[in-house]
Amino acid sequence: MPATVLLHPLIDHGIRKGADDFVGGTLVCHCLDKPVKVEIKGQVTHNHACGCTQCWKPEGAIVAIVAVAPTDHVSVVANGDKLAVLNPAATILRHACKVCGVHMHGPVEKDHGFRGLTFLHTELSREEGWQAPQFAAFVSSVIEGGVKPDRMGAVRARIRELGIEPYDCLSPTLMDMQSTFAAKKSGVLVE
Ligand SMILES: N[C@@H](CCC(=O)N[C@@H](CS)C(=O)NCC(=O)O)C(=O)O
Ligand SMILES: [Zn+2]
Ligand SMILES: [Zn+2]
Repeated sequence: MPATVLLHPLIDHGIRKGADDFVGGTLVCHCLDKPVKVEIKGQVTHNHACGCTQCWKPEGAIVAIVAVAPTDHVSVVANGDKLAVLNPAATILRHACKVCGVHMHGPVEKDHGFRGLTFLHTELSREEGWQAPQFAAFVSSVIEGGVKPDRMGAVRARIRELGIEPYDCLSPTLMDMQSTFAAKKSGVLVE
């Protein structure tokens, strides 16, 4: 019998619903000494599982859980001197703790459909009520992270069993956002 597919500890036992009246919380890195803290005002949106190799995931997980919030709702409130941008050329400027490696916030600052949004991992907070993951993105990319190609049927089946849809890029809504931005920029789409 094939082994059970474990995706990420936050969803492996089922996806928990978020709370409609959720007011936000504080993300804390894994350092015991002087942890980096990032405060998020209000709820996140587009929370999802991401199979890409760039997003931070806990040890053993094959997908990350990542959401977005407006960048002006996100503030580093403690030990920000421990943060460094992993790849300044990337769309998502992933600020990671230099000591424990956890990615604390990833603003999009360049001219892009996601400009003004920050990517973040709600599992770093103790507060409960964050939006539940809504879909799985970049699922095929788990192969680049070490999953054998012949496991992909089982990986996608498990994602569907959890009640979310697997996509090999982003969700239709997020892909439409990017293409709308590009079409306006090129002049194809006039408002
Ligand atoms: N197949 C690549 C995909 C990387 C990728 O495109 N990641 C997506 C989802 S997070 C993205 O939007 N990346 C933009 C960025 O990393 O700045 C990998 O797994 O490394
Ligand atoms: Zn840390
Ligand atoms: Zn990703």
